[in-house]
Amino acid sequence: MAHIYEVANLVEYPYVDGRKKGDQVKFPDTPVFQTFNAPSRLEGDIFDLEIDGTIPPEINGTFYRIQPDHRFPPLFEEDIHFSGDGSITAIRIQNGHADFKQRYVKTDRFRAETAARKSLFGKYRNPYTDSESVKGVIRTVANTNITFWRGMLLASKEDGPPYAMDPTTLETIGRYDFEGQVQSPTFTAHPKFDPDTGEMICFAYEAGGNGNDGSCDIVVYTIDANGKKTEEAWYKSPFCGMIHDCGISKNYVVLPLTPLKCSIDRLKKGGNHWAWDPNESQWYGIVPRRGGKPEDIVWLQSDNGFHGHVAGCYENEEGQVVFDLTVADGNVFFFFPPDGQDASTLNARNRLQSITHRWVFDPKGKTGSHVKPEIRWDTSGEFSRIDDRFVTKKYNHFWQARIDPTREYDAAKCGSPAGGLFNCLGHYTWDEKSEDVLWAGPRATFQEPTFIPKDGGGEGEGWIIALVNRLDILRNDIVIVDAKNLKGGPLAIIHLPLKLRLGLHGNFVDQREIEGWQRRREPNGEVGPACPAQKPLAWQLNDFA
Ligand SMILES: C=Cc1ccc(O)c(OC)c1
Ligand SMILES: [Fe+2]
Repeated sequence: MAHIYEVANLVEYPYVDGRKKGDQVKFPDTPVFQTFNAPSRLEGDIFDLEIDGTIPPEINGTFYRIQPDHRFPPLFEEDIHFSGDGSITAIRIQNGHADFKQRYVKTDRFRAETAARKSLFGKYRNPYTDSESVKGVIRTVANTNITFWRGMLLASKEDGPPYAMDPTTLETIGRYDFEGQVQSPTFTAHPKFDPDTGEMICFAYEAGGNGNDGSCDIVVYTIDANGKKTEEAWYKSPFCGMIHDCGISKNYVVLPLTPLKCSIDRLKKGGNHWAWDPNESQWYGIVPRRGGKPEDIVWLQSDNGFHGHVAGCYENEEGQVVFDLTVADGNVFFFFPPDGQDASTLNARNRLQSITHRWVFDPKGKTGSHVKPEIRWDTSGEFSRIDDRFVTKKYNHFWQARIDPTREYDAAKCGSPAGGLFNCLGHYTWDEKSEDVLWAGPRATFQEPTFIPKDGGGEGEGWIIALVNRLDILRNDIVIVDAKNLKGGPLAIIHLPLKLRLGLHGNFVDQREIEGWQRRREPNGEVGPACPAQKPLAWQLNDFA
């Protein structure tokens, strides 16, 4: 007797020569859409999640995190995880309880594809691969970070503008252009918030044209605590490469330029947006935070490397800029190989060393000079985070998802570790050079750690919250750990009765912040409701009017 799943043999594979054929909702048989990273596509709510241990009763707020989660099967069989539609998870924590809410970011792309009930946009940052029906539609999936700004959540991805969402309902308000003040076609997924001034410092690269055409223009903005743009400065980069994260000190912004290069010719041929250049330097652009002019940018270079995320950035007593981030010794984005080469594998990527580098830059240095790191610390990890009250300041503590290949791993039950072998959380201090590590066990990995500060506490006093991927049973848990004592183990494990997807970044927002802004944003409140962008971006008008 045949069993029911043999019917699968009757269904034609939905991709021919790598392209989607027909309208059937059926995802490709590629690792991007399999096992732990199988599409979830869930929007929903769960009241009062199951918990082991005790959530510290002082925690009252919401942990927001974002994941790429393809709404529809992609147009191209080899599509990558980074093209998945942005989906926000909110874990509301109060009085030792936790509630779950998840919603997609309703981008212009999401709305167009929903109307068509299928994918209309093609390859990562290549508009030449899109359906004719969506030319001129903003193509970002807003899937990389979810930050809180003046009473709204901003879902952002570096290839397009941010989208504003309601922090309580997760309803999408719409594309956000800071009441018309920010008109760049792109916007970073890593805006930084100055804890002393309340300013947002943000930037955009590939910002000269439509955002996906290889321009070398960079813009750096400051928005003050009242929402007013106070700085806008334009610069040029030595080539169109990826600038994913940034650092801010009291007086400078540091922009790490990674040697992944865009080529308009390759885009026109339907190829990848990025190609890794193993012969190119890693670069650091340093600009003043105030009054920047195009000629003020200082570009320093070092040996080839791939930038991970920034831990801290501050000025030392000599006025030099201390800048800490992970740098890997090869192409982390194995799906964007050098021109003329085939994509490599996740296994190759898992062999890269990802070391925390401390750079000490002269912000008045000569453009083009070669620099060497002051410290290389083999923390073997990624997703560095700090106590955000210490952004711009000398800090001591940082946390990462750590890769420890010497620990037991149950490959028989888990297969290849989806997303990378982040099997530990690490807590490090610069002053003591201490390492405090928590292992997830042989069948689990972590997603990015987020710091929850304790009221009135000193640096690093508080908790780390992070998703756990249970690779054997295809479920996610959420752990809460004492930030200064990871090896003491979880204080609480929150159990989700489902599997999410591999996510990117998250942030915790205190409930007093959320409610204070909710009052200000009421129709008769002192600020009023968040207002979505009122007019199209310049490239939409110029190219498609
Ligand atoms: C982790 C970095 C990164 C860089 C560019 C992206 O588009 C992205 O999408 C999720 C992630
Ligand atoms: Fe990031």
